[in-house]
Amino acid sequence: MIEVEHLSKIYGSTPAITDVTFNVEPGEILGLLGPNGAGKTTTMRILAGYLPATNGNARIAGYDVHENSLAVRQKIGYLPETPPLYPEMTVEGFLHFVAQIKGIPAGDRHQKVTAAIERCNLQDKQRVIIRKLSKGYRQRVGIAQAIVHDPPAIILDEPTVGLDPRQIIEVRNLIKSLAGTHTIILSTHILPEVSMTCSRVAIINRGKVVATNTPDNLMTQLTGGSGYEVEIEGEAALAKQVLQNIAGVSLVESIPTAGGHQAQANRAYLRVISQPGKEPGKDIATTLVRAGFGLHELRRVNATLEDVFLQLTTEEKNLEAVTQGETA
Ligand SMILES: Nc1ncnc2c1ncn2[C@@H]1O[C@H](COP(=O)(O)OP(=O)(O)OP(=O)(O)O)[C@@H](O)[C@H]1O
Repeated sequence: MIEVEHLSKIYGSTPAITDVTFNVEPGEILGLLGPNGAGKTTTMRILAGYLPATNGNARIAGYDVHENSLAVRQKIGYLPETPPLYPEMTVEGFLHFVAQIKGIPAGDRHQKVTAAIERCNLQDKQRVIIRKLSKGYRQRVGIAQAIVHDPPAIILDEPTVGLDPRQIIEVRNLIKSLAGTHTIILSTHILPEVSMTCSRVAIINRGKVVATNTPDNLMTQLTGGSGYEVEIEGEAALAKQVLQNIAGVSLVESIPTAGGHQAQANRAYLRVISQPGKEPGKDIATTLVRAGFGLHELRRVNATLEDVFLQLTTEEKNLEAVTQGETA
């Protein structure tokens, strides 16, 4: 449904995205996950037909986003980072206006607006002026304006940013309810968002897609699904240096405590992520003891998506290995 091939965008001399390639299958929710400045908004604006790419191409429902941008706009609903709302209009009035500019015939508008209001659970607010709505409700109006013409594809730029925890859950549930009948791309820099909402994730860092897979497969593919938690007596920074040099170790990071125990003075707690298929547990124990650290605990733990993300976005050396293992 959404095909992105070798897309690049250069602003002046700054490359914002480089050779971005991914696909989104019909009915899927793909999360575009990356830190600030990674190139998520740039990618989404190109897909929405608001920004020309410097190189590469993208198609939505078979239409090239650049050559057929009008047809593409009929096929997508787009929610930019700041929803384009008219604060002095009522919810209903605004959605009628959007339906009109999106070319919905007058006879169909009422039905389409009512359907979008119901879908986004805005029935109680339809006659309220947008200015008076909470941020969570405004975001729902933003999503309602994106789906009012019932497009097959929806592009949502950071849809839960700035919402409180309850509003985040509501908006996530709304997005999930749209999957299946719609193909969705959402961008986020929040990790739990992708595991909770998305069926697949494309991790983007410094303008490049460094991995694409399901959240579960990414963890298995990149970490072998395993890591270790270590509790030692000694300097965390020194222990990190020692551990980082062990064959089969890909990432070492400090953690507040291990195994849910109370953190103790003079102790350091570390998480060690192994390379796919490697089990460096024995070497971790021997190396730490030989280096004079008091080893209190070494436990195998399952890696989290956060580990994968850190691994991908903090360590240049891992990018090569990951791209080779990429399945998309
Ligand atoms: N109009 C512009 N002119 C010049 N550089 C830009 C422009 N827009 C974005 N950039 C740069 O391109 C890179 C990617 O920006 P982009 O907004 O796409 O990232 P993002 O992942 O959406 O980040 P955020 O989550 O902070 O919005 C950044 O380095 C940014 O500074």
